[in-house]
Amino acid sequence: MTDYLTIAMPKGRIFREAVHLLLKADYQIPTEIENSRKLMIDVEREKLRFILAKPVDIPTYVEYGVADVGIAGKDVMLEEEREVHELLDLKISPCYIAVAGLPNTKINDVMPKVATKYPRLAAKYFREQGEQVEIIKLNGSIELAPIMGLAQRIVDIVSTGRTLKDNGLVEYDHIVNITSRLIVNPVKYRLQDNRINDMVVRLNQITQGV
Ligand SMILES: Nc1ncnc2c1ncn2[C@@H]1O[C@H](COP(=O)(O)OP(=O)(O)OP(=O)(O)O)[C@@H](O)[C@H]1O
Ligand SMILES: O=P(O)(O)OC[C@H]1O[C@H](OP(=O)(O)OP(=O)(O)O)[C@H](O)[C@@H]1O
Repeated sequence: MTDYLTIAMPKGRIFREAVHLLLKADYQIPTEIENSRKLMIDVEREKLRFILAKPVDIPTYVEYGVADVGIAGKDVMLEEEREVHELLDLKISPCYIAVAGLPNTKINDVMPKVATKYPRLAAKYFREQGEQVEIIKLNGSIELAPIMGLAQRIVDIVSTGRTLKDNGLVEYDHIVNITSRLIVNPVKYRLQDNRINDMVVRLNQITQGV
């Protein structure tokens, strides 16, 4: 089974775009893969093994080497700080991370609260701003926090801006642009696997044209 190249794919919003990218790069992948509930799928004719995991866990599978390569959002890479090597910006699933909150609210507290799914990234940002904050880790519906008075600010993903708008929040700062990346286990990268190099070349051709 060692002749299979294992690729860790994030379930959810990145998955469909990632599959389309691989199809455009001429990988012969059955389209049923998009609707399957299987978590490990072998595509025999390409000698590719897909493992489907939560987006936040992709760098973990790659760091431990159980997956050779993976596709992960830059947000996850910045938050998880795993020992993986970034090969390519796939330019899919674009969004950005911003600081937001209720309009016209100045932070006066000695230790304002910031709610986020990205505690490390948020802590680093406020440290660099020279601001002391208390980080509150949430796992979703981050925009609720300022409305409910749980936090004065949030650090979260913005894509269309609709969630902020519909919840009466405004952006205070744009922290970093996000797209999905092709990542590789550093040891496997040093071994110069031709299949990985081939994947980079093929995907690069497609992303250059995007
Ligand atoms: N509007 C968006 N909201 C969240 N993530 C987005 C958005 N647009 C692009 N992304 C990218 O998609 C990834 C998250 O995908 P998804 O929303 O499926 O996962 P998740 O909500 O973290 O997962 P789960 O709900 O399974 O815990 C992010 O890491 C980011 O790189
Ligand atoms: O700018 P927009 O296009 O509105 O997208 C941004 C929203 O999408 C994400 O939430 P998600 O849908 O992943 O739900 P969650 O609250 O469970 O994290 C993110 O956390 C924002 O809330």
